[in-house]
Amino acid sequence: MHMLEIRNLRVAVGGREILKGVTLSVSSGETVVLMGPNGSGKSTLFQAIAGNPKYEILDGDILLDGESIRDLAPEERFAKGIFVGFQSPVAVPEVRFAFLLQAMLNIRAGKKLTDPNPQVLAQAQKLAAELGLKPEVFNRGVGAGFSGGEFKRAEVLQALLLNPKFVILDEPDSGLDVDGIAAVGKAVSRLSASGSGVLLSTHYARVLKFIKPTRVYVMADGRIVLQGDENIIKKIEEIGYKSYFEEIRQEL
Ligand SMILES: Nc1ncnc2c1ncn2[C@@H]1O[C@H](COP(=O)(O)OP(=O)(O)OP(=O)(O)O)[C@@H](O)[C@H]1O
Repeated sequence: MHMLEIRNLRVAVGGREILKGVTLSVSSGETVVLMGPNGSGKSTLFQAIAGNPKYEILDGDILLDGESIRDLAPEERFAKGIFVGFQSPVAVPEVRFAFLLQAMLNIRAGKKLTDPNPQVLAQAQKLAAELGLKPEVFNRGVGAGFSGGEFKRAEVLQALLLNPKFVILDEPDSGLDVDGIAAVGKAVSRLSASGSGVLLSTHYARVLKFIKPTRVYVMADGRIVLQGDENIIKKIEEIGYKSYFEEIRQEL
């Protein structure tokens, strides 16, 4: 059993404090959903967990199984089993997608880079078929001419191939067609069923068709303001953040 804990995290970007003390946790096999209005800080949290140096940690900590990882380089966090899929993934057209997949597996195993192994490729092809990705993507550069939906599917494919301790996905359901949402939703369920801890952000209740969240957090202005179960997602879908926040304020 593994645990990823975010403790009272304060993060600044470009000198401006965006996260103002965020605390949350994810354990193996859990599916934790993070919601929040546009600009509330969800992607900032994910970037900080990934170790993007542009996101300056002012205070608080990120712990993996009780040990701080806040001073580790992004590749060290990855090697320890934390995979982060971004909202707008970065294209690296000069690196073939098949090579990236093999490189990820090698880095995690502490091995030198090698050419793609046929068994890894065969497994990746199988996952691509399940995710509705054309097999030709493996011979293309990472993200080279990928559509938005292909990018999202390709990230989920990486997570499935790696089966890491923790999978963090920023709006994995955005920009996907109906079949893509179903494929990604099923993949997320499979990841948690196989023991990965999943933390994902979304704006929509449609994910509930495929995943059963263990816990839901809502962020507003850089803070976690609500925590509960999937009923929070349904309520937000129904009345929106503004009315929901007002309703809660009146109840207090
Ligand atoms: N690199 C950056 N430079 C300047 N400001 C940034 C940067 N990254 C994030 N911000 C600011 O931090 C705030 C939080 O942004 P963030 O992307 O984390 O929100 P979000 O909750 O993921 O939003 P969305 O739902 O729209 O994706 C925003 O006001 C944004 O403009």
